[in-house]
Amino acid sequence: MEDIEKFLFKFKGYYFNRLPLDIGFIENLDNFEIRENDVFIITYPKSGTIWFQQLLSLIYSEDHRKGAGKLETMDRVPFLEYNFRKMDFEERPSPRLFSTHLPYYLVPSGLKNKKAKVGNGIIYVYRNPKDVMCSYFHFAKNVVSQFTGTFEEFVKQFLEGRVMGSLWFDHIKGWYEHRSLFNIQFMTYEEMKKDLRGSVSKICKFLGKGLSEEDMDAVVRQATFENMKDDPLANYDNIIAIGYGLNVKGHFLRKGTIGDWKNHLTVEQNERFDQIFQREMKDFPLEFIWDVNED
Ligand SMILES: Nc1ncnc2c1ncn2[C@@H]1O[C@H](COP(=O)(O)OS(=O)(=O)O)[C@@H](OP(=O)(O)O)[C@H]1O
Repeated sequence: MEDIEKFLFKFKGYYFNRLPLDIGFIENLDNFEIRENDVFIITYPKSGTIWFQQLLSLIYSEDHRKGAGKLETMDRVPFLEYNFRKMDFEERPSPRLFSTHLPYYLVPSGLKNKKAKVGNGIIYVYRNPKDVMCSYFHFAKNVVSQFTGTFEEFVKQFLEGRVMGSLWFDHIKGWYEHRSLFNIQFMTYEEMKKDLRGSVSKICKFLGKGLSEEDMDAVVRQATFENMKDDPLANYDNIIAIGYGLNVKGHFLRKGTIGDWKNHLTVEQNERFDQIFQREMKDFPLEFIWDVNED
């Protein structure tokens, strides 16, 4: 088995992916200067990051809504910690849009104690962790080729947190338990899937962005799975090739569904997962949607 850990870089107890990483920048993250109107999407990997990147960009950019300004997602809403384009973030005009997988304790300290104001904030997007794990397995194996083992081997690594992003349970609990330090809105992948338009309204309300019905239509239309998959500026195929320099077998936008875990986990794996989930998430108040038919 290819050891996924050889692709990881551990810093302050958290696993980064080593490949597109500027370690000097990571060591200085705490001091990264935050502006009043910066907007961040925060996710554990495979929870819908690219989807929210596309949505935020469409909400903020009229050019993007109109199909002009041919920029890739990574240029519109760059990752803070994986600066694929070597952008000078200080040169970016406000409002700056960022995405990140960082745990709560590694984000720049300027994000903390930021007063809630119209136009700034963090959206934390989470997804049921069984689907996260399955999406992650395909990504690690077929997209970035950093894993060659079996699904069972991946389940173990995921449940031990030996993957980029570290332990899923720690990530979501850390952010939730420290939410009072941030101006933060929690949203789920599944609510987006079930009601994309309603979710866009929720994002706009949180960020104080008013969109006309026509603009809303343009956002929703360009953020569907099918549209993003076919759009080379939105589907990440190019970014993966640049960032990882690999022959990509699979696609970043793979299935985009709720409940794909049912096609992957054996009864025993599912029971094991449930036991750990119940132990780790006891008393955790946010709800998860595991099945497409669930409300
Ligand atoms: N528009 C839209 N609709 C539904 N689902 C979508 C959409 N865009 C991305 N996706 C799905 O999100 C999964 C990738 O997650 P991330 O973007 O968080 O990955 S990463 O952390 O940035 O590597 C990955 O999930 P899976 O298909 O289950 O593998 C993508 O297909």
